[in-house]
Amino acid sequence: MTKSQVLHYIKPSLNGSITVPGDKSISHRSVMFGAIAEGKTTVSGFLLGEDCLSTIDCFRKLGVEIEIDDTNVTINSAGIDAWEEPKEVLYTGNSGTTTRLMLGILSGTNLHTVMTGDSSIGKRPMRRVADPLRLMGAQISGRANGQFTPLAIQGTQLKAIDYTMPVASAQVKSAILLAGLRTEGITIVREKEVSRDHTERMLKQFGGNIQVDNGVISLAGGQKLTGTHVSVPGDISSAAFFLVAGAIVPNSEITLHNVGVNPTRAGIIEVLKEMGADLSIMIDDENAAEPTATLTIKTSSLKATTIEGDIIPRLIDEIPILALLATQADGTTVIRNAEELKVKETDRIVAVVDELKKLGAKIEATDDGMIIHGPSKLTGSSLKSYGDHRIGMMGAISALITESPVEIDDVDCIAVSYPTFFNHLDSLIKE
Ligand SMILES: O=C(O)C1=C[C@@H](OP(=O)(O)O)[C@@H](O)[C@H](O)C1
Ligand SMILES: C=C(OP(=O)(O)O)C(=O)O
Repeated sequence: MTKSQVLHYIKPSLNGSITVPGDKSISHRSVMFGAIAEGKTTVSGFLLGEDCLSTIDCFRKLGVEIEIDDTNVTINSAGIDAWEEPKEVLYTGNSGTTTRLMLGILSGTNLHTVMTGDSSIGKRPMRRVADPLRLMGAQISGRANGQFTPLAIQGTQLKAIDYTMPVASAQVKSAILLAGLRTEGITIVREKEVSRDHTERMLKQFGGNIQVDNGVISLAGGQKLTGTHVSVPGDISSAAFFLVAGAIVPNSEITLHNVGVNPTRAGIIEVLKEMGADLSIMIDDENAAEPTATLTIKTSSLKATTIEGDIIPRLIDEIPILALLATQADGTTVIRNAEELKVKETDRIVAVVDELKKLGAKIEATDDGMIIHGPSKLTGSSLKSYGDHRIGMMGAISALITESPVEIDDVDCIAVSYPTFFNHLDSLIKE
């Protein structure tokens, strides 16, 4: 049974400060690299979201020793060649990142593995990863010729490829690069649009070599990685919900500490500024492996914008909450080139448009995005989350600006990326 929730706030304002939990993308990678590397890896600020716990669970089944102490995680590994062939199926839950990156990692081991996830994962395309990996020699089978889970992988010796990315996807790029570590040649990935570069940055932290030059990423196989310390910054994709809440709820001022502002992730900051949001940014340490900042947002008078082109991969997960923001902005906001939204946890174009329409928003779906006419006064309704954490959180934030209650059918899914979401929301609300 999933839990529904009725949210009703009477003329709330949001005030105070929070530290959002660790970045999901970086938390996954810290465990993956810690397991591949030899020696001890310590991680601080790890996200205890269900997706990242799925990653830990998979590596434990491969015989890697992993301890969790609050948000500190310790990984002890004798390296990728010491992993054991798992007796059980590796369960990746709701996590596309786990499934796709693991596919790249497992292809170059000497193990036979089977991976599966939940019903949402069972619908998400895997050929985008399996196809380039097969060019490297990977032996992958699955439903619809490897398009859908369950996937079986017979690990083998891989060869390097030179691959031009057909979609802007950090998961595809990362799977190829991680497989590239198990080849004898130079693997090259060419990106037309820059996607998040956490894999490239973290590889260097573990003592690896990788060159990035104008969208061309090159990596030599056979590199030895050594355990290290990883400090995970707060997740800007989680911060996004409170950045938008602070901007649209009257009389609000919210400070968010330790937010990761890696430029390949921080597209939302550019959009907020473009829309006229009252946002201040204090960078902590620009030279950190992953830069962080303190962000302060105040209630803002907003104008519409167009979100398109190469900024899309840098804010793809923030589009649901940006759509809610656009309902409160003056004018017509157009979001285009965002067809990737259709293959996330759910079809996020359909989900966002249908749910915001129920609240009275003037929004229409297009083939590759949506058009939103604002500002409009939203009224409470019964919403669906589609089991998608980001749609659930969008619904919860909408309740802050509706006079009547908002009911959301399933809020449990929010724990996928932000288990403390409602604690943080409650701590900021002053009614
Ligand atoms: O590499 C990653 O950690 C992620 C990449 C993005 O997916 P795509 O690679 O499918 O764009 C993003 O939507 C996802 O939440 C996390
Ligand atoms: C798309 C997402 O994650 P994943 O692809 O890892 O399931 C997300 O967190 O919004």
